[in-house]
Order: sequence, then structure tokens, then C-alpha cells
Amino acid sequence: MQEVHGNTLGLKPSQLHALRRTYRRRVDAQSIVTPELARHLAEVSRETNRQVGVLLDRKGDVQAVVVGDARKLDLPDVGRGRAGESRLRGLRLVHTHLNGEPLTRDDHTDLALLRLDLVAAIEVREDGLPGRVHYAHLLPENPQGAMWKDEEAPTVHDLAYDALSGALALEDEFARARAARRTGGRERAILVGFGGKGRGRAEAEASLEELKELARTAGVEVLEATLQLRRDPDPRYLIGKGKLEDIVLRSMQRMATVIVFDAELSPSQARHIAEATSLKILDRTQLILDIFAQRAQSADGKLQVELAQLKYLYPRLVGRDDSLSRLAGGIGGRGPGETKLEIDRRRVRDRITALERRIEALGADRHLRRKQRNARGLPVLSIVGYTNAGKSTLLNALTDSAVLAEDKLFATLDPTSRRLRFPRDREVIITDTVGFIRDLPPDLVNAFRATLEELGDADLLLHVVDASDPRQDEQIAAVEEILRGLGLDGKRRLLVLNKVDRLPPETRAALAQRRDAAAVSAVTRAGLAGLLSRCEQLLWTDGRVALGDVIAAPAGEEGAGAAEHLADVAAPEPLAPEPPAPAAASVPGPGEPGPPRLLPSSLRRVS
Ligand SMILES: Nc1nc2c(ncn2[C@@H]2O[C@H](COP(=O)(O)OP(=O)(O)OP(=O)(O)O)[C@@H](O)[C@H]2O)c(=O)[nH]1
Ligand SMILES: [Mg+2]
Repeated sequence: MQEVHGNTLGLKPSQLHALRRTYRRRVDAQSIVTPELARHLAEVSRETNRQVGVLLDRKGDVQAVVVGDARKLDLPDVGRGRAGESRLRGLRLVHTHLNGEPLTRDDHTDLALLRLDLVAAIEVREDGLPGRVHYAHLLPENPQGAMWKDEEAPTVHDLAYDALSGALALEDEFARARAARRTGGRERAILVGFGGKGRGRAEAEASLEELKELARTAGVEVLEATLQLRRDPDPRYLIGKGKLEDIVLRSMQRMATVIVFDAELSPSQARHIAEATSLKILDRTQLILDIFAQRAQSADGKLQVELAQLKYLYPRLVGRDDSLSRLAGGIGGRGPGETKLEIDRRRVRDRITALERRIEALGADRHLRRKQRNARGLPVLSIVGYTNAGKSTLLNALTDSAVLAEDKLFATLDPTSRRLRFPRDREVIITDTVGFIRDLPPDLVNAFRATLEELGDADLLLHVVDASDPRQDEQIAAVEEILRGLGLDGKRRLLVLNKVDRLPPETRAALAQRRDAAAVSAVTRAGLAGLLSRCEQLLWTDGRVALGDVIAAPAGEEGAGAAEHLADVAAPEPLAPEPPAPAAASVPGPGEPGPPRLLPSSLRRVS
């Protein structure tokens, strides 16, 4: 005889026996419950003063008998992981309520989370006979956003709902909606912010805003964003279990395909959450990695992103295999190459080693080219700054070129260099770099170390800030922190407050003064002449004397003012077009003439 699940402790042998006998009962496939079964459940329930329930399959056979306490019933594990997003579980729960209450929150949660065909509660009357029946089934996506429909019947005899056809029709609807969504193609995400000790509400909210930007950049449709403040992170789920339940319910309602956490999840948290929700789970780092994977253009960039992804993935490749398939494909599972993530740990490790070697080899090339460039003795001006600060736009404005600039995070991945000519025939190399971001994943910093180390050659760093962004203080701090991590904090740099066209004129000069910065607008070109003369001063007047000092240049007076044209200040000169990716043999040997252009291709584009 099969086991009776749940709260069986303290039941009399006769009661247990009656419960076990329930397994012999059958219902026809269409009916929610038969009057006989309802009477039996009500009787045992009244006698034990506990809720009693059965899980019926689609043939109408009893799959499990469960007993709870007077107010609730805990279902046994009915198997985790959905058969498919458009499928229901193929089980309906029929149980008793002792206090005449309608369906509870727990009932609805079970219905939704377990994707049951149906949940029914039979009121048990004082006399132990079955009374009203409340039942609910899930609903397809609807404009009201309702997840389920509640119905009731005065007695078991009045139940007219066809449970089997109802479930099949629903599955059809789900499948149709799913197919329609698939043609839409975009991932649909719920974002989850997290704050607590060491991260107050304001900071957590700002960070969540940034996560929205990241998601947008990654091409994810953000359905909603929710924030949890909690003193200590839950070791298992990061957020509280109740909150997670809410999120899963919402995700079902909104047909989300992915949940993105604004935190770095430990491998075990990611696994537990994925198991509890059957959804794809991403954290902030993975989202950033995905953006990089989508954007990497150069061979070097692709290798570096792949390396970072694999390093992130490696500790997560434990346990159930399907954690892998859940990671593979779509957002977060995209590799820049044709690498499939369905490879085992050993192959991942081998791949990591191989990638590291190749990146190192490319690094040696780069080193050689840099030496050549340094031999030419041109000063190097490198633009750094938070992502989306306007670095590429500034480079374009200064050199009249057309580097991709757009209102997305990490528009630039590969460093680009241009020649910039100052008056008196002075020339510099000006380079644009990948944008920084708060909590830049360490694997990514490491992977891009090779690219970023070029910053070590810079004579001056132009730290570009979006002066119109309310988060600029944190952004400046984040950039400084990353520069420190790269050992570049000793470099002299000039703060450039960009986008001042968005500020009221009277605050521009004050802000520039306070931060001892140059105020510019890369778009209207205001302040560019002033910026250039400060660069000139730092490079040639003060420059080369106190290398390694952070120079506090005289406070600027520019910032306000009409658009200034640069035509007579700087004659921009784009570099020669890039030749096809050079083979190792194409690196000129000693004495050989270098490439007929000012800059080695490695700087224009990492190759
Ligand atoms: N209003 C205004 N918008 C600007 C200015 N400079 C840049 N932008 C806009 O800011 C957005 C980002 O510019 P980018 O030049 O791509 O920024 P970036 O720093 O290179 O960004 P990443 O490469 O993504 O790190 C674009 O939509 C630009 O048009 C400016 O001076 N004023
Ligand atoms: Mg850029």
C-alpha cells in the first residue's frame, strides 16, 4: 500500500488505514472529484481535524494522499522542473478546508508554482459532510494580468467544469502564446535589486537603475524591477524565500524568461534559485559579460570576452547537468565564438589555458608595436571614464572622426586611436577605451588587462565624466578605483566634465571649478578649445617634468560660452585604414620600415 504523505504523526491506526484506502479510489478523467471521494475526504478530515487531500492524475487515479493540519497542507515533492513552459503538471489537487474558507494564498501559490491542472477545496461541514467547493485554474496571459480564475459550486453535485478538457485547452493557449513570444525573440526579464548592510536604499535603487540600462543594452525586455532590502543576504537564495515566491509568481504572470539579480550570486545561490524557479537566472556580471560578447569585434576582444565568460562559468559547472543547458543559449549563454557551453569542466579548463596562451601571444605582438610607437616619441593621450560618459563622442569631436558612439553602455570595446594635431605642429595620439563600470567583474578586468595596460603608456589620462548624471560622484569613484587596480593611479589625469549642454549655464563653471576640471560638451563642442589648451599645457609646459604626478592644473574658466570651432586649433587627421589582420610575419623586423602610418594597427583596433 502506498505511503500517506504529510502530517501523519499522532493519527490512530484506523484513521491511517482510512487514509491509505483512499489510494483505491478513482475519479473519471473529466470530473474534478466524485461525490463519493468528496464524502470520504470530508469524513476523514472531520474525524482527524486535519486537512486531507489527493493529487489526481489525468486518468483520474490517485497519485498521492496528503494530510496536513487544520489550516494547511504541505504537498509532497511532485517533481521539479517543468515538463515545458507550456505544459501543466498533469495533476489536480483536491483537498478539504475545515473552516469554510475559500482558497488560500498557499492554494494559489501551489497552483501557480507547481503548475497544477487545478486546485479544489471542499468545505467540510460540522456534520462531516462535504459542502461548497471552491476551485481555481491558471489563466493564459490576459490584459488584466490575472493569473488564475476562482470558481465555486454550492455542492459537489453542481460541479460542471471538465477538468481534463480545461487543462488541455489551457496547454494549447500556453503553447500558442509561447510560440508568439518566440517570434518576438527577445528575452523577457524581471530585475531584482538588493540592498542591506553596507548598501542603503538610495544606492540600491541607483544600482538597479543602472541594471535596467545594462539590460536594455543587452537587448533584454525589462518587464519589471523589484527591490529587496534585507540586513543579511539569504545564504541559499540571496533574497528571502517569500520574496522569491512572489517573483516567481510575477514571472509566470508576465511570462518572463529570465530573472536578473543586481548582485553577484555565488554558484550555489544561482543553482538554488534556478532550481526553485525553473527560470534562467543571471547576475549583473553575466549580463555585462553578455553585452561584451555581443559587442566584441576584434579577435583580441573576442578572445578576452570568451576567457572572462569561461572563468566565470567554470566554478558554476558542478552538479546537475541541466544547470548547463539552462546557461547555454540566449542571453548570458552567448559566446563570442562558436564555443558551446555544453562542454565539460575539463574541456572548459583546457580552453581557458589555450585562450590565455593566445592572448599572451597577441600581447607580445602588441608590446612590439607599442615599442615602435613609443620610438616615435609622440605623446599619448588616453580617454578613460565611466561607460556612456561620452568618451567616443569626445574623440570624434576632437578629431572629426566617426567612432561608434551611442546611448548604450559599452558601445566601445576595442581601443581606437587617432592622431590629433595641436598648433605649432605638435601632435599626440589620442585613444578611446572601453568604458568602466562600478563593480566591473574582476574576470573581465583581468581579461581586458592586456588592452587596458596600454593605458600605462599614456602621458595623460582624460577622465571623462557625464556631468549631467546624478550618479557622477559614484561613477568618478568607480573609475578611480579601477585605475588604482590597474596601477594607474599615479598617472596624471585631467577631469573632463562632459555633457554640460544639459546643465544650466550658471552651474557649469562652478562645477568645473569645484572639481578642477575642464567643462565641455562633445556634442555642441563648447569648451573644446579650452580643453585642448589645458592638455597642451599639461603635456608640453608642465609635462614630462613631473611624470607620475597627478597634476592639478589651474582652474579653468571655460565651460559656458558658445560653440567654439576647432578648425584652427586642431587639424584632425584620421589614421590610415586598417590593413587585414596582420600575420605574425608582417611585424617589421629591426631596420625594416614600419607600417606607412603613424600608428600600429594594434592601437586602432586590437587585432
Ligand atoms: N547631450 C550630450 N550628449 C552627449 C554628449 N557627449 C556624448 N553624448 C551622448 O552620450 C551617449 C554616449 O556617448 P558615447 O560617446 O558612446 O559614450 P562612451 O563613453 O564612448 O560610451 P561607451 O563606449 O559605451 O563606454 C551618446 O548617446 C552620445 O550622443 C554631450 O556632450 N552632450
Ligand atoms: Mg565609447
